[in-house]
Amino acid sequence: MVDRAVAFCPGHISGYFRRVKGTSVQTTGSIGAGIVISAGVEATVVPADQPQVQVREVDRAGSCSTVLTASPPIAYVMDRLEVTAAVTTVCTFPIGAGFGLSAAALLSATAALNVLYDLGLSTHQVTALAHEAEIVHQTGLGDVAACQGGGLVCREGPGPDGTITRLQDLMAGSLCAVTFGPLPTPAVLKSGPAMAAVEAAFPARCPDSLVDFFHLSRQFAEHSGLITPEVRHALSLCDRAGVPASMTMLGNGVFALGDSAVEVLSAVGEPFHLEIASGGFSIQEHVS
Ligand SMILES: Nc1ncnc2c1ncn2[C@@H]1O[C@H](COP(=O)(O)OP(=O)(O)O)[C@@H](O)[C@H]1O
Ligand SMILES: CC(C)(COP(=O)(O)O)[C@@H](O)C(=O)O
Repeated sequence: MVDRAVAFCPGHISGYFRRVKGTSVQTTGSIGAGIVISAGVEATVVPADQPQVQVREVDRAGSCSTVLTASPPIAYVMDRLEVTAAVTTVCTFPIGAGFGLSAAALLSATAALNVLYDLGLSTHQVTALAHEAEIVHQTGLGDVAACQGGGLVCREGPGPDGTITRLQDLMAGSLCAVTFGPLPTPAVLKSGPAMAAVEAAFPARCPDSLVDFFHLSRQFAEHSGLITPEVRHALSLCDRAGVPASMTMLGNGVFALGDSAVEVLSAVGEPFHLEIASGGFSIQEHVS
């Protein structure tokens, strides 16, 4: 019997996406491209008589605060697994800002629950359940599939079994992002007009480099109708400085590439330094 299990999953910044409705949850999701980032979610699970979730964010000063005391997608996973546990998730990036933290929370929590109760789920089954929870709650479409591994990810088919190509060992230089506040993913995914504009803006190819990814993502953002005034201003500053930049999907924020990106975005916020993750979710420890 394991007394505690801990798992980690990286986050994901989606550059462009298009929803795909399949004949099942596992063939429903999105296609598109994004970068898996090393900042994500650590989930710690311990046995409990009732399902409980504490969602914690660690700010730049290192202080940890509870930002949510419930997470319907994680509660859904416990219900589907027919287990009860006290789940605590910790992240260092803000939730709802387009860093794919809902998916990261689901993958890390599901992987940890699997170990805690020795459920014998395969990695594929853990991923499938996390993806199901995202689709059912409309908290994301393709992040779970992306976070099965690291790198610059292009998803050409929906769901965890869709065709995925990853560019690794990218000479990334420095990557950073600023956020101007949350953009509730479910609200956008539930909007017919928004999703029609997203579909029309979708660039139907994979990027062949990081710079190409920024180019395709920016084209998508410009045609998606999703750019907010704060994002527009930040993108204009980046354009003037010759810094490749685009909008974090779905978040009210900007991510940018290059050594001068931090300086440029510092004019509009406090940039988060981004590292491209080399791998996907993993078990950190389990204590018997
Ligand atoms: N770190 C987390 N831990 C637990 N649940 C989370 C976490 N992040 C998101 N969620 C769940 O997913 C829902 C939607 O989050 P979302 O806006 O998609 O965040 P993001 O854009 O970072 O993926 C939240 O209301 C919450 O229920
Ligand atoms: C862009 C989005 C639909 C949502 O991403 P997030 O807001 O980070 O959950 C993503 O899941 C994708 O399919 O690309």
